Amino acid sequence: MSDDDVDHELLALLRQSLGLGPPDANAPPETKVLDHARYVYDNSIDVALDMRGTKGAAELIWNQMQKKEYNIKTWSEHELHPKAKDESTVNFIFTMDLLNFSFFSESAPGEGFAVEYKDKRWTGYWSLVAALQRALDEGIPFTSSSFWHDEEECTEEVYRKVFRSATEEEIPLLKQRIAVMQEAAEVLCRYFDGDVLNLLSKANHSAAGLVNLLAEYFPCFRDETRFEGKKVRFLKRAQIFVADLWAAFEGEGYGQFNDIDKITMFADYRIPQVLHTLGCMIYSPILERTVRRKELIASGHSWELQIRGCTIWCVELIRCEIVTKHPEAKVNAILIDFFLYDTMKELEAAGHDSIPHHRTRSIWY
Ligand SMILES: Nc1nc2c(c(CN[C@H]3C=C[C@H](O)[C@@H]3O)cn2[C@@H]2O[C@H](COP(=O)(O)O)[C@@H](O)[C@H]2O)c(=O)[nH]1
Repeated sequence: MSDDDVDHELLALLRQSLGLGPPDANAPPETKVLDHARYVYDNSIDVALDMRGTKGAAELIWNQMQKKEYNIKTWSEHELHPKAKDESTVNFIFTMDLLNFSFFSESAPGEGFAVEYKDKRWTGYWSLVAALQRALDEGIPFTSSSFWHDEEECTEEVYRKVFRSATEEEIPLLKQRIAVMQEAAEVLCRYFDGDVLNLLSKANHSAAGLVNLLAEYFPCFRDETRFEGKKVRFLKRAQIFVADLWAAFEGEGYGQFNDIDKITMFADYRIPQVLHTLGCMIYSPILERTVRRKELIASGHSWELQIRGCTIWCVELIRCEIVTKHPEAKVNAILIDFFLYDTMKELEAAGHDSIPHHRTRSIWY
């Protein structure tokens, strides 16, 4: 009997003893990510949060967000992000967040995977966005799932052309990226008539519902594992897909969600780095040494899960601190997360990244 069965079993017994009926099938959907992050935080010994640092960071983040007028519109202002408020942008974001993982390179600076587009070399997350925009400019319908589903048309050569590098290094995990797209095309075709819009309408404007649908139907979005004997869900790419939709459509149309504040920050490898830099998060000496030496940490290792879970919980504490001190603040975990990612990239560009990001290679983030 799995851990979850025991949970359901115990829950049923408890409800019965309390004279409660079965759980309400119409209860609003929950992702459980924040509960699981709290569980990881409460059981972490190699990662800790500094309350003074977190309070200080909250004030700094709030002031900077106000100063830079950082809001939901900022997403579309990024030069590579799609601007059209229509289905093409839904398909773009779905394709992008299927592949939004693991861009870091171990090559020397300037020799890692990079995409040449609009007379610039793009790396990291932006290399993915640039590759997709370049493919569309070159007449390759790479954001259409019906194209990926036709493996005669969307051959390995097409993938290699779309992700061709401006350096000798190819995009990390190319084979896994192809497998993820073929899996997603098959799932969309089998359950959603090949159309991402059907996935959205099934979620009926619930952010948590859409996250749960992605985790239920698409194994490549099912970012969950076990920590200290309990199943924990981080669902990073499922959540950032919902968040990117919400931001791109400015909370309207395909981006309209009635429970968007249920989305947590996205447990990637950049936000832990900036939270450590801001003095919010602390690593044990041996973990800090591993991170500073840029040594690989296996996907699913306790250290990795502690970093991811504590990061989610830390951003929640920052969010709570901001809205408590500034009740008028229109911020949620998404905007704080987006802001922290962009800030980390600015710090990195200025050479102020005081600690490297952790190195875990996976399709989850
Ligand atoms: N938590 C979080 N993780 C994010 C992003 C983004 C980009 N979001 C854009 C949309 C709105 C924002 O304003 C950003 O402009 C990428 N990533 C993750 O980082 C890693 C890539 O890092 P690097 O190799 O250095 O580019 C990889 O795991 C990728 O999945 C974010 O926002 N939040």
